[in-house]
Amino acid sequence: MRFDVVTLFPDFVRQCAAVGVVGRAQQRELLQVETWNPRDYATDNYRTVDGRTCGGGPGMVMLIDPLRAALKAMREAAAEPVHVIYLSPQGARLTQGRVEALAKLPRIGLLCGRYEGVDERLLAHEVDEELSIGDYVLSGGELGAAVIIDAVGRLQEGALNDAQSAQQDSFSDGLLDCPHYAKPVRHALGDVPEVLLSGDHAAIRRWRLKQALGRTWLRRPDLLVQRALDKESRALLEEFRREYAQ
Ligand SMILES: CC(C)(C)c1cccc(C(=O)NCC2(NC(=O)c3cccc4nocc34)CCCC2)c1
Repeated sequence: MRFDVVTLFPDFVRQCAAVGVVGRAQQRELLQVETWNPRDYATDNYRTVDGRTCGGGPGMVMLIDPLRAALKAMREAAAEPVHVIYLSPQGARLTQGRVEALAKLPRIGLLCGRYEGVDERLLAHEVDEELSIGDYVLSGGELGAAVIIDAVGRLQEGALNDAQSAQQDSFSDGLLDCPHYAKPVRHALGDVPEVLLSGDHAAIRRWRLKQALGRTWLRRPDLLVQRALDKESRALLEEFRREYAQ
């Protein structure tokens, strides 16, 4: 997988991709993150990348030509076709399902807006998809790009070790996570639940599933709606709800 990020802040994006699972995947050449700064493609003496918004009013808009030149250089830098995503509040909300689909592509271009955004004509001609990481005001699209690089990058074959893959599987079965504990077993803040110390792996699996189901029901019932529950899960959730109601 190759990510090409068009951004006015390349260092920020590179730093995000340099640490942890994604950083290691880059070192092992399981994925590549390249950055393209529109300012390097601005042709005037002041390296202008923004312009006053037409129609008046506050704020600036990213100009077409520096972005277009950066995108052209990006497309020419590698053979595979690029799926270009504009990170935007107007985009479809990013989901794990979309992440898993994106992880199958050979190349992804990530266009990051700044100021008030990007000239609409550039978006109409150069962008395949708009995605949003959430409903809040941000200063730029770079955090969205970093989210996609992390979520998609960690799914690349070989990026995760067996333990991490197992964890990823449990995370992405669509439920919230069960509670986690480490040593010490006894602590002023409370004790680790006995079942986790029992060595009874079937009981531990059931307890974790029940906790994940119960917490999802309590905190994110919307996630439960999307997920068909098998017989065991329905029974465990019922048990949780009975205990919770008492
Ligand atoms: C969502 C809502 C609060 C209603 C709203 C309405 C109008 C504008 C903005 C806003 O934040 N505009 C500023 C910019 N925002 C983002 O790029 C951005 C924001 C959010 C999620 C994202 N996912 O990717 C990129 C994202 C756009 C140009 C520079 C940054 C936010």
